[in-house]
Amino acid sequence: MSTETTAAPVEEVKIYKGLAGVVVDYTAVSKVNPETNSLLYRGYPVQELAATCSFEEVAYLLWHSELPDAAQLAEFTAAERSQRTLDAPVKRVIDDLPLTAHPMDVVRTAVSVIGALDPTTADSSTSSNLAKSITLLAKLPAIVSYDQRRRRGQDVVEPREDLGYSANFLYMTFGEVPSDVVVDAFDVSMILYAEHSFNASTFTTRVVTSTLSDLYSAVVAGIGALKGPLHGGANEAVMHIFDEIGTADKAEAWLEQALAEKRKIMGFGHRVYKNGDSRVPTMKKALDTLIEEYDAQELLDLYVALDDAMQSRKAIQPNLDYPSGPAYHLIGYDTELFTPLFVASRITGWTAHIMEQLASNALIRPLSVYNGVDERHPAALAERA
Ligand SMILES: CC(=O)SCCNC(=O)CCNC(=O)[C@H](O)C(C)(C)COP(=O)(O)OP(=O)(O)OC[C@H]1O[C@@H](n2cnc3c(N)ncnc32)[C@H](O)[C@@H]1OP(=O)(O)O
Ligand SMILES: O=C([O-])CC(=O)C(=O)O
Repeated sequence: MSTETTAAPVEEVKIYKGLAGVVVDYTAVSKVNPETNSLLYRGYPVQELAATCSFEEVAYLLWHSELPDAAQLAEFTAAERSQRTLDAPVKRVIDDLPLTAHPMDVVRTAVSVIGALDPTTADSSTSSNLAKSITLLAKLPAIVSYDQRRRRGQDVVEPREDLGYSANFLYMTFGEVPSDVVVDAFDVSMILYAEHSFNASTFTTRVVTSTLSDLYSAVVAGIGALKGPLHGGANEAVMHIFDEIGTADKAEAWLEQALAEKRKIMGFGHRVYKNGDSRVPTMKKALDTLIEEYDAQELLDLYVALDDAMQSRKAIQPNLDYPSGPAYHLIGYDTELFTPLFVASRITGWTAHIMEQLASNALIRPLSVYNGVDERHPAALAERA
């Protein structure tokens, strides 16, 4: 049998590789504006939210379109605080996973188990999806801290209902409540990571939702998309780069070599922002408070040296993952836990988009141009060479 094949003629169609520049839908959740270098959540500038609100208030805003009043916030935080523990089957599944599993795989698996255990999984009403969103908001810190502690051979720390979201998250991870400076910097990072329109992981959750699948399935898929180093995995990759470079004086030579090897420099560049990421100045300020708190001038020197070298060599600006990676390192997280922290925050944006997609759904199914072999016909097995 001849294995000779001919390529089918390729139609002259404009291909939008990576969907770059393609507008696929409306969203009222957030506005990313590269021209003004701004980011609005439901109309509010994210910098102002970071300066004025807690992460819980921002979660409420993303889900309900308005900031809560005092009574609404009290009801919301009571619901979140009452669900901060993990059920035994979820803990058992995590316990069975090897420590060689990446923490993002652990988070993805744990969310999948929570979905499989929830008798309301198939109920996609807004009220049920809101309830599931609060459950995941409450339980993700428990998953992340459980995994961080088991990797260090430490016992589980049970949650404290008297603490706010970020203070409790850090308490469950490290067994003590850190200073206000640390809690505030962590809370700011949660607010900044919460939402960013049609990024790859959010779009993934919308694709899954568009088939009328359930919220947990969409979130599990979103976690998979976030894990990659071109997206959320970059905060972890930044720290690996810092470890590789070592000290500030080596940054320039390291960058020269990395660019010669055609490596992507993690924590720099963005699909939408080409003149800088709107969130970086706020996160850099939070990082500066941590540098002072932990007396970590050397880390700051390295941060500045790589950024300076990148600006003079490529003029590509840092993205949010660049200051967040070192911030989480200073707070005390192991590097592999950084992207799970992003998940704990982005659950708010993902679920807001899942609910928005459902409210005005159309199956997401783009087209492609076939460029494989021309039409042919199968030979019987015995006749194939
Ligand atoms: C929270 C977030 O998810 S933010 C993004 C986190 N991801 C990273 O930090 C990973 C590193 N950055 C990148 O890989 C890219 O900048 C992306 C994937 C984020 C955006 O990519 P795109 O919009 O597709 O930009 P694109 O790849 O077209 O870049 C344009 C040019 O800049 C270069 N470039 C972009 N980012 C980088 C980088 N970080 N390091 C080196 N070169 C870069 C590209 O190689 C390309 O050069 P070329 O024209 O000579 O081929
Ligand atoms: O918008 C993007 O493509 C990536 C990003 O910054 C985010 O998801 O926060």
